[in-house]
Amino acid sequence: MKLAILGAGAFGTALAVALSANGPVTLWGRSTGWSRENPRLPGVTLPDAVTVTDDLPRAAQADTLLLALPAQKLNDFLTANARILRGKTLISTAKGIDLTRLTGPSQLIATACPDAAVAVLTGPSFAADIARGLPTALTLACTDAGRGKVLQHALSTPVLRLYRTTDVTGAELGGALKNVIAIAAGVAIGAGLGDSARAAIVTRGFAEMSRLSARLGARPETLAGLSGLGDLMLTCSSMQSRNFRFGHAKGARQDFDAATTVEGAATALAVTGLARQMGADVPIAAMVAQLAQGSVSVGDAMELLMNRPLKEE
Ligand SMILES: NC(=O)C1=CN([C@@H]2O[C@H](COP(=O)(O)OP(=O)(O)OC[C@H]3O[C@@H](n4cnc5c(N)ncnc54)[C@H](O)[C@@H]3O)[C@@H](O)[C@H]2O)C=CC1
Ligand SMILES: O=C(CO)COP(=O)(O)O
Repeated sequence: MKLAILGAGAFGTALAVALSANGPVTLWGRSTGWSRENPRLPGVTLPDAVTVTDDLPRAAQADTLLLALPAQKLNDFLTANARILRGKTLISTAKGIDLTRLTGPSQLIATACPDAAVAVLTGPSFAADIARGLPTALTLACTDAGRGKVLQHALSTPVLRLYRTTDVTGAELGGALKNVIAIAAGVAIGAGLGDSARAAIVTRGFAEMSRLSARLGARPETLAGLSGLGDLMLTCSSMQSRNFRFGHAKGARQDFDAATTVEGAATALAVTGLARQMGADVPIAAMVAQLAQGSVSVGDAMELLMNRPLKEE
């Protein structure tokens, strides 16, 4: 299997480092002025087995391409490069829902590149941890079980352990929705509301994730696995998470660098649209969408959530 990673941000670079343990990897980025250390992943020197290029047709000579671009950028990239990507195995690592089309990355790929094989790689994993070789477990989702097994083996390393599933919908929804809940958890901590409030948000957030995902055809066990609950735990509990930090800054009324990739902000808006279509109740995501747009204050958001009608768990 010849492997390339498209997108040389923090995660694409970390994956290149980790997967180079199995053989040569090409890493494509649109601006690769740096040589062996990517400023998006400081302190990590690329191994010799990683070739960095800004030549997309050259990178796409590989048969298996991992897409490590932000969710809201993916569709334009796919449509602009559909001819180059034809017939490839395309594995998305983006954790978000496209705001315009209200679909996850796998559906974007299937629409833009109908003859490509589609898979999703997701789960609890900070780029910096993976790049340092710290032990990590991920989910590889592919509706074609045989192809999924081949990819699982090809992309596992001694410190990167992949579990597989055929539930692509569940795997990618878990990764997208946890970012929204992580923003809410960050707001609670940043505003000084305490760990009990965070636990409430994480638990009720998981209920919300599970409810919407079920309506969209996901399997409950996928949501309870690495790509759902596992990533929710990680992202809601660590200042390494950009989504958590974004929420934390909002809660603490501090500035936040607008250039940082925060998938949960746009995804919260997409989730409210999807939930409306599916008749699902997503109060936390709706509040995050309003907070991200600045249409509600942190104080009002918490009050509105607490004063909803009392209900059964
Ligand atoms: N950083 C992390 O720890 C993890 C990130 N992810 C996911 O991976 C995806 C990418 O995130 P990061 O690499 O962390 O973000 P990043 O902000 O570090 O990098 C994004 C990269 O995408 C590139 N890019 C943006 N638009 C592009 C376009 N139209 N064409 C080509 N390149 C473009 C940027 O130049 C940049 O290099 C996100 O969906 C994120 O949720 C998943 C697991 C862990
Ligand atoms: O997806 C991640 C960890 O699994 C990274 O989270 P952030 O995008 O919030 O940094």
